[in-house]
Amino acid sequence: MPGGARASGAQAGLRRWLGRGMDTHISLPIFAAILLVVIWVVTLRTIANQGEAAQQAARASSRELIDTYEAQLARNLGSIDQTLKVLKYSVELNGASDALRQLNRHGLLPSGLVFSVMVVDRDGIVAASNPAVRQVSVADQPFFQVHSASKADTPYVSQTTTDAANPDWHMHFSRRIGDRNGQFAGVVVVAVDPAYFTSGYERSRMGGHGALGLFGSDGMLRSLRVGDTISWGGAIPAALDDSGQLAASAWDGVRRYTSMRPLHGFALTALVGLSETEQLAGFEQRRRNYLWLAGSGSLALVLVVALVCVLSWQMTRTRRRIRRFQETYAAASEASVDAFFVMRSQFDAKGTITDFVIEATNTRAEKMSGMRKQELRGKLLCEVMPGYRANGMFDDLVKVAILGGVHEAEWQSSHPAVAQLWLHRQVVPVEGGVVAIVRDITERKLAEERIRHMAHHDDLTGLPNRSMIRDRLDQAIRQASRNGRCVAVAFIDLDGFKLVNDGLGHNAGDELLKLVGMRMGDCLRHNDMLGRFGGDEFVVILADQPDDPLSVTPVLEKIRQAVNEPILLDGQEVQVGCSMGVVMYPRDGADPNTLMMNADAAMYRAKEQGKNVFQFYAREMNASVEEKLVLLEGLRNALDCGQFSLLYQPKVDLRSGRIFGVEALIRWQHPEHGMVSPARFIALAEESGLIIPIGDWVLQTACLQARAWSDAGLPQVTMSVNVSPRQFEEKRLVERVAQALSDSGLPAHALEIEVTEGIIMRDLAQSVGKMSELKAMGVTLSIDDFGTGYSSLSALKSFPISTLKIDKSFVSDLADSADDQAIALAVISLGHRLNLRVLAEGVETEQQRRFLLENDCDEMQGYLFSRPVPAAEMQTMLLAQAQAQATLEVAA
Ligand SMILES: Nc1nc2c(ncn2[C@@H]2O[C@H](COP(=O)(O)O[C@H]3[C@@H](O)[C@H](n4cnc5c(=O)[nH]c(N)nc54)O[C@@H]3COP(=O)(O)O)[C@@H](O)[C@H]2O)c(=O)[nH]1
Repeated sequence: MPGGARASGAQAGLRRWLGRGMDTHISLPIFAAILLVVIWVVTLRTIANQGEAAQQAARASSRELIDTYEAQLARNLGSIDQTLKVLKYSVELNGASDALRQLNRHGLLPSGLVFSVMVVDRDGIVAASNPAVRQVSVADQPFFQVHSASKADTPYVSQTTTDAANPDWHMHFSRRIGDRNGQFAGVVVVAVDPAYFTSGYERSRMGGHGALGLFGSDGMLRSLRVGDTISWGGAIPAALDDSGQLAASAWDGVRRYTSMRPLHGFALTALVGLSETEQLAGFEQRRRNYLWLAGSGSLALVLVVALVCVLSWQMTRTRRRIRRFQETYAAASEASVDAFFVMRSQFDAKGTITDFVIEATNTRAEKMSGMRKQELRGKLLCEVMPGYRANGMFDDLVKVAILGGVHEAEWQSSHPAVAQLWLHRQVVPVEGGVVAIVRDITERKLAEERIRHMAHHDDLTGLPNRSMIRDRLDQAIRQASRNGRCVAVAFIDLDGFKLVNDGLGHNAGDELLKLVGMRMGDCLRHNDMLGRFGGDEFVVILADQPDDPLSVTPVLEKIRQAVNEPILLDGQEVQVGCSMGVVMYPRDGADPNTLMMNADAAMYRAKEQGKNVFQFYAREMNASVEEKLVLLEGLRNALDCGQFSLLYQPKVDLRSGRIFGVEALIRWQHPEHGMVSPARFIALAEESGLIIPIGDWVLQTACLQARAWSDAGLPQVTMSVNVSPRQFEEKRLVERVAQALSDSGLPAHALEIEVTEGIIMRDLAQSVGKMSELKAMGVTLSIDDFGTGYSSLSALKSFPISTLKIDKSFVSDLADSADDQAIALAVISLGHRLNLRVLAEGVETEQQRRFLLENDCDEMQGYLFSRPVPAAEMQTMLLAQAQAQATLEVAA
């Protein structure tokens, strides 16, 4: 494939591919996939952001709460420590027993509902308490042991515990009491309910699983509130900062945003934990919402896209199918020899079709309209074909557009682009208009015209033929009958045509017929008619004549003279005549058949009268025609009925006078008409085809006879048999000759076939071929009637013949006619130059014989020596000759 073609192919492929990409069912899923990615990226990103924000908020909340909780604890612990300090001061100042009373009196003791206070002496015995308790020993309590063992003046915070002095769970906050010397004097203790430290738990902020707690530097929980549950004890393993980190709480494993903050002045740390689940519940809800929205949106998108894709795919398929149909239709219509006009009806306000607008056409339509497709499109039909209303086409189109159906018509175009062309239109309805398919049928019309012409005219001369002659005669008769006039009909047969045709060949014969036809035609008036009836027969119809046969004689004479004019054919001047039989309507017949039959009979009479004349019809003429028919009928049975016989005419050597051969001549013994001459029936047999079986019979009989003479001990003579044109042209002639020879046992060299020049010249190549075949068999050939035909001398050289027979017409006047003498001499000389023997026919007189002998003619045949005689007589002659010969030889 060339590079350019490949590139344009690739471009077309790319265009097709891009075009496909534009299809909704392909582009939409791509777009939808992108949209889905965007939706999910945005959704997940939003979720991630919101999750992060929610976590940060939770962490911030946790930090905020630890701040608040620290402040609260600072206040609570400050108040407790203050109480401890006041109590310590008071005990150190007033003694253990009065200290509480004094403080209580001054309202400096906290409510016993919140705190219980206790003063423990140096022995660990509760010296005073509020509310009052039994004097029990708390020496085993850690706070006592810590303070009694250390001089540090720092507050001590115990585990959450119960003891004998206070069975409720509580925490001990304690300080050391010193005496004036600083020695250990006891301990002041504030016991606090652990719930006190988590009372700031706000459910609204901390949820049901938020944690608020306090634990010591020993890692042990002093108080922990989770929802409504308060607990203590247990260790806090991880030490976290106050940033609200997410960690699993040690006491219940729940993940919380946890913040821890050590408290100033006490070995305590505050703890705030916000449940991750609760803190992120809002976000989780939103996350689910987002996911649901994105999921359901995606699903809806996928479903919608799938639905649209299916519809689009179906529409694309439909569109493609339509496009393919349109392309196929366009390609087909482009390739079509027909022009297509797709037209839309145009209506007026009343809904009547006023015209048609051309919407689409093909290339052929361009040629037919002389306008380009672009110009045609949108044009009103009346603009393209101004005459289409006048010629009825508009009405036809309207009828189809309104009523449907198919309209077809043929018309001869007057449009300038296709003027004179014959067109065929087929109009079919379509939605909103019509489609007209227009075809150029000029060729068909011309062919039809040609066929019509051929059916009524003679191919060779172009003249009306037999059927048209009859039609025209019929017309002329009807017209004459109406007008009270006459019609003259001349049946014309050329004289001498056969000679030209046989001698110069068919082409020359055809040329002659054409020339003669033209000459005759030139003699006629406009309303007369000349036709060729067949062969060399012509018919002239002279219409509208008066009832006087003499009125037509001038034109008939003119025709005769025109035909008689010499004609130059193939460089040879020939001359033909014509015999005319003339009839007049109505006197010689009332119908074409009768008139033609009578004209034919008159023509035959003209022939009999010596040819080249015209003969008006007379009733008695029909007798000869009837006679011919009777003769033909008899000829059909003659062979079967054994009515044929052969006569034999001797052929004599001019110099020795010896019979060297005989010519077989047929005779017909008719049961009613007596002996019928071959001159009368051979042509009839030839015409009817009966010559083939008759000729076969002659060949067989002659060969048998020759063989019989030979068998009878007579010297061998050559048997000459005439072969007619039809016989010679018959395919199996050579076979038939061979058959006759083999049937009779006659040697081939004893048989001679006589053919005329005319026969050979009909088809020279085939004739020479056939003659060569016969010669190859050993059969000799002679040319009969030499001099009457038109053998070309160069052709004569190629004939495989042995003898030329000078026609008897040149012999009969040999004594008186210098012309005939010249011809005879020329033939003799020619024959000799071609190494042929020359035989003169029809020698009747001694003068003729002498002339021929003196001029070196070789052989003769004629009444002078013998008429044709029956076989027995011929046998006697041959026997006599043989005996005379024998006598001579004995004498010698
Ligand atoms: N195809 C066939 N044609 C045949 C056959 N037999 C005869 N013919 C042809 O018929 C034509 C008339 O023949 P016919 O009447 O027999 O006349 C022949 C002779 O009788 C006649 N002739 C012979 N000598 C003379 C004479 O001195 N004067 C004179 N006026 N006539 C004479 O000539 C005829 C022979 O002519 P040709 O054949 O040219 O030698 C005739 O054309 C025959 O050929 C047949 O069997 N088949």
